[in-house]
Amino acid sequence: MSENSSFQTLSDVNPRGLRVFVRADFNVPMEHGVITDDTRIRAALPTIRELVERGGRVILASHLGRPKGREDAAYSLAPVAARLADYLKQPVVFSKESTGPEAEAAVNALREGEVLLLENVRFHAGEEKNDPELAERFAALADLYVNDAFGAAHRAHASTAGITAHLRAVAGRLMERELRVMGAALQNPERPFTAIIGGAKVSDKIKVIENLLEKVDFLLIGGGMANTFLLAQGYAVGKSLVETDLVSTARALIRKAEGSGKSLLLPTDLIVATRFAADADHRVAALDAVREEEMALDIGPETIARYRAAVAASRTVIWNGPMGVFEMDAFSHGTRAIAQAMAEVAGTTIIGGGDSVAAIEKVGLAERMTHISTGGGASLEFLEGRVLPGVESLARRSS
Ligand SMILES: Nc1ncnc2c1ncn2[C@@H]1O[C@H](COP(=O)(O)OP(=O)(O)O)[C@@H](O)[C@H]1O
Ligand SMILES: O=C(OP(=O)(O)O)[C@H](O)COP(=O)(O)O
Repeated sequence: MSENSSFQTLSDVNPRGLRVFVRADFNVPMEHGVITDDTRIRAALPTIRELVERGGRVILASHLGRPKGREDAAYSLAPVAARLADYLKQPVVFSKESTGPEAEAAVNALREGEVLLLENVRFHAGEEKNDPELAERFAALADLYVNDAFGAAHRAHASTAGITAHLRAVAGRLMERELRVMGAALQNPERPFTAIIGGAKVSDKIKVIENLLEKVDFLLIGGGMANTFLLAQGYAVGKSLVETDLVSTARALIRKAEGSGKSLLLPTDLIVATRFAADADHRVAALDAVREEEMALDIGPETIARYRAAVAASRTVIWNGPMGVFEMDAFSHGTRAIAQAMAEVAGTTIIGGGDSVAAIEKVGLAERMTHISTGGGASLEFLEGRVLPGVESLARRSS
């Protein structure tokens, strides 16, 4: 097993009476101070509820946005405290400071089962620099550290990594689940194992493709990134989004797949339009029939049928990145079809964060997936096969 699977969890500790510093990822979208999607808050509730029930004195910490190391009211976590209190059905004290006397006083006032939320840790310039002195000040507030911030686990920051130099560090339930479900899929998948990779650019996901190609039985490529592969196969793709500097890389990946007996599936037809617009005229085009003035904005019906068949035959499926410009209805069919096919899989289905989560929610099939990651960048780095700094610094299980 890899390092990722040998960490300690809440099950390894007795939090009763302890001051427990819980690093969560409450980096939720907000408009004018109103939370527009609280998925990440809900995802952290199991850990918080468990610590409350087991008598911990719960100190919650998170970043919100990128306030550049300065206090900025627009990035205050105060609205998150209110939302947490609604869900937990108990008060959540909010401390306007995340270190120093005010934070210490708030922590000292906490009794067993009570909850405190600290202000945005990125109001300190030292947070993103993983400043040891700031890490020590966070650690001074607590007796135990719980990392439940999978979405920020790819960051080596003071509250996600540095703090573990001073406190025993275990994974929260969300972190544990993210690592267990995705780790099991990567290390010991039920086969056939299929990965579907889409989205805008090959450059963002080249390492993911390389790593997954070693592990999967089928790798399905869609979205804008497929165009670079089609170019590598010698097709003209008109005005489609392409990364010409990656054509040779794409060609090498196609060859690698051929040589290793893996099935790398690429589109065999496309939905093309002459404008990048929701109301653009569009048509189905074979690969050799894309005109100079056209751009590919979705996979075509034949491709959908082939991809659906591959997914239907699979026992483990990981998906990252839409198959087309799913935000526009006319170009959302490929993405919808993949979501539908995944919903019907009798096995493990994992959505690897980012836009694919928005896509799966848009089609109302989120409940039908085994796991939807709360991390975009973090899940990508995990799928690249990297050990995330926030995971690396967790206490090792001895057995
Ligand atoms: N054929 C295409 N041409 C241009 N953009 C595309 C195409 N297919 C998908 N996209 C866009 O890619 C974006 C998502 O890409 P990306 O950020 O890489 O995915 P994720 O967030 O899931 O990792 C979406 O906004 C989508 O509209
Ligand atoms: O929202 C996040 O990343 P994501 O959009 O890649 O999932 C995390 O909270 C990390 O935030 P950051 O990219 O500002 O470090």
